[in-house]
Amino acid sequence: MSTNETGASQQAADELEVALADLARDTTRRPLLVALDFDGTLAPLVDDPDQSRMLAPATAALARLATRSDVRLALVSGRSVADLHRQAQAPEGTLLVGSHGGERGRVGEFGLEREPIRLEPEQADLLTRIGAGLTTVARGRDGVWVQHKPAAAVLHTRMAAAADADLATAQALALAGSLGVDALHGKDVVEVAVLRATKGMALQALRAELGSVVVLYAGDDTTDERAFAALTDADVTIKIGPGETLARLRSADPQAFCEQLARWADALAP
Ligand SMILES: O=P(O)(O)OC[C@H]1O[C@H](O[C@H]2O[C@H](CO)[C@@H](O)[C@H](O)[C@H]2O)[C@H](O)[C@@H](O)[C@@H]1O
Repeated sequence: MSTNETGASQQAADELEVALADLARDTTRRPLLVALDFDGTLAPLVDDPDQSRMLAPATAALARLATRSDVRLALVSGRSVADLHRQAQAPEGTLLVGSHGGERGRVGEFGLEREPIRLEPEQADLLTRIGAGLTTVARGRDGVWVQHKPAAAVLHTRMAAAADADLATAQALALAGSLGVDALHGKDVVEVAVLRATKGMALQALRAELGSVVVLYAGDDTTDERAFAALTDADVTIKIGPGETLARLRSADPQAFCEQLARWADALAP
């Protein structure tokens, strides 16, 4: 990292520290919705999504936040709700938003409470065609594989050589275009879904239902930009890692963010 980059990164960390300290002190900004992306925010990115684990400071922060009556906690992920529940091991009471807003659930006393997704016959048929098309794109390419979710299929290219990844990505985007559906192009993934849901729509719905005065949202990927876009200057928006963003604040990586989140959760005014 150059001296300039180190300076910018320290300035961003300082700005986040100040914004979080203000939010911790100011009890008029309650009820507060703390909504957090999972992969790349609370858990570092890894090759195998089944091996993702929440960082220890994130686990501590969530446990602390879940005990507060003036804070609601939500995880907002591209994963299915069942997958998010299994991987995140979030505390009881945590709201779970999966499939980029297409699914909702809650961590209950006896485990996951949720409404399973029910697809219309034509949506189920479209999902089959998406899965088959992406499987054809992945075939014969080392490190390219397809993940099947309740309302989407995802082409993963993280483990592929750059040339293979680029070609497979372009073909997946073209497939979505030919089927007349939107594709989400995230970090080493192209996700093609049969539901028109975004994290932004999900956050707006949650805020209205819960009557939240302020929303704190943190995320790392392109799909999180839809969440940032749905929030206002009175909210606290945090981009994890580098890249263009609509968020007002930044944290360098999941470890730095989770450590800051844990300190903040401890510092919230009683
Ligand atoms: O909204 P998120 O919680 O960030 O979920 C988005 C996608 O996360 C997963 O993929 C990402 O994490 C994987 C594990 O670290 C990584 O291998 C992959 O490259 C990342 O894109 C998940 O597998 C996808 O289904 C989610 O849509």
